[in-house]
Amino acid sequence: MTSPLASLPSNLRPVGSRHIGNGQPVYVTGEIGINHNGDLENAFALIDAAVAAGCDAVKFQKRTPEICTPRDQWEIERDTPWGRMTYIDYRHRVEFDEAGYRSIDEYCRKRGIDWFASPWDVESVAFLEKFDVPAHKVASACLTDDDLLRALRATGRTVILSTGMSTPKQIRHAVEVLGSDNIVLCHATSTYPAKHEELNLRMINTLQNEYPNVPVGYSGHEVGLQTTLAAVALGAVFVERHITLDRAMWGSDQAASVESQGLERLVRDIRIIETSLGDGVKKVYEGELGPMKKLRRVAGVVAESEAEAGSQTAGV
Ligand SMILES: C=C(OP(=O)(O)O)C(=O)O
Repeated sequence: MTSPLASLPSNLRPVGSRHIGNGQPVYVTGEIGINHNGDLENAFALIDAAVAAGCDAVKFQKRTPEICTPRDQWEIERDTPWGRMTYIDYRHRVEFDEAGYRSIDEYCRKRGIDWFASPWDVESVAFLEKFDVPAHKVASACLTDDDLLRALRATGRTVILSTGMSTPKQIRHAVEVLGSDNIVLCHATSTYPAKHEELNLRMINTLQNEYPNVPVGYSGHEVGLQTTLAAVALGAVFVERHITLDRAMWGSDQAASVESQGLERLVRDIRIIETSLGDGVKKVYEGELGPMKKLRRVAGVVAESEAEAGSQTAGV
């Protein structure tokens, strides 16, 4: 019998040695973002946590500070763990240079985990292309940046497009610019932390219906794990959560991030849920025959065909 999953649109997207899409294990990404606070040792510890939890990938954010920071904010001073500094200096402080990413690349290879990043400007796409990254991601904030989308499309790599803070029209336009053949769509609500009543997880199904040939995933910024697990139960084939060494650490994303123990629980439960979802075809399991014999008084109709019978035994 052919699997009913075979009748679903073929929507696999290559990511390294894996694929994202129907019938594949959920691709779980630990979003390091800038939670490393510019410190490679923190980045390595976060990679270790993602490996220990069983994540498929870790992700970073890559910005060219002079392009991504509005000019009128460059000189504004702020207190940071490294003392008082201008905003533009701070933006540099939390970026890794090429040598930094070489170390990350090497470390991830050694630990056997994929890494990729969200480039926040066109220059950063060229920067990331120096590495053999398995994919690129578009942060929700960048969904309307057509130049960035065109540069990403030109790489020919799988592009994961996050849709927080965006209207259906903006999403349709972004999909047109990127092309639907090589993208994964990601439902997201761009508040940190996001309120449960604003997660709108049924958008996963709305996106699945509107883009049947595109894998749909979920990028979560909520507190807790249940809602991300619900996203998987609704069919998300890609999951991303921010990860942190300590939610109390300095940095804007830390509080809405998951610590190592939570990450382990999250990946464990995602694997249980994806196995439990099954294929949607009713069958009587071998193990049900004993209880059936004991508990059922009326035999009922006999299956008419082998296909209908599934694993039922003759005479049941
Ligand atoms: C902010 C990002 O993504 P999202 O919009 O999915 O949170 C990102 O990838 O940098």
